[in-house]
Amino acid sequence: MTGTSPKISFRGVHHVFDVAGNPFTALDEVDLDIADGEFVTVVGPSGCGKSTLMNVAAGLLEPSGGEVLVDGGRVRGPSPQRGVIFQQYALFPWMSVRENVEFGLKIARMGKAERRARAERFIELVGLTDFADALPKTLSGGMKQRCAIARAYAVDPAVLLMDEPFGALDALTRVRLQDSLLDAWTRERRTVLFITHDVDEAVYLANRVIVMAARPGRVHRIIDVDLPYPRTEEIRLSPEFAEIRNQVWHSVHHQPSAPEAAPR
Ligand SMILES: Nc1ncnc2c1ncn2[C@@H]1O[C@H](COP(=O)(O)OP(=O)(O)OP(=O)(O)O)[C@@H](O)[C@H]1O
Repeated sequence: MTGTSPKISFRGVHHVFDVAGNPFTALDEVDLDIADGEFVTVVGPSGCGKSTLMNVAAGLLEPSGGEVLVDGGRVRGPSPQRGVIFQQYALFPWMSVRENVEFGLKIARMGKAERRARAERFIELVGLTDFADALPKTLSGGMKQRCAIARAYAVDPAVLLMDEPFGALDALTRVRLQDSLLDAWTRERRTVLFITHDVDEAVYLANRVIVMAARPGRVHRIIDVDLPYPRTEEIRLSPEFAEIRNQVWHSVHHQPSAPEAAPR
């Protein structure tokens, strides 16, 4: 991290859900700074609060305590400044790829010609130029998610928040989408916070991996991925990658207080 102020800052973020009248601590005092242009992934056992963390950052959930700052401003609700991509594609089914990508620009009252040009640029960025006029129902899952990425990018958000965006895709498509996303990120640098269940995906994409622990949900360990970009198949198959993957795997699967690791 440099001396400049962080792009995203979680400060003492705490969240308690009411579960059948009982308090349940989903996030316990999360402190985390993410620098401008970083690609940070979050992994951890099921129920450790990854989506809760994302929802707080997106402004979809107000935390019980603490705050999230983006560019120094407190997150108080959803904003186009933060592009959010979920596992479900969330495209408008009656709109073409182009219209879906243009939608946020239309809301922002951008003129038609500029909107069209901008949409073209981001459709090209995700490799969907030949499908710009297609409806979502005619696209594969991977293509729908490319469209969602183009749509999020088009409104020029300060940060991209991605919650298991490739979770519904088959393994091969997933690997392709990882490369597309990294390619887009290299060409159009944004700060990315990306949640995944997949340890390989977490390491392949990130310059830092946040490993969370459950009960209560918290940051367990932060692992730097000291591998160069662009990430390639050679890197994916390298001993250096395997070593970092093993570290992350170990810290996800061997957490003393995680329910999975509890003595029987
Ligand atoms: N609206 C809610 N009301 C009550 N409890 C909730 C609510 N949302 C989440 N929880 C609980 O909070 C904890 C954290 O949930 P969260 O979805 O953030 O975890 P996660 O790490 O994203 O899980 P997964 O990997 O399984 O998607 C879980 O135990 C979950 O049951």
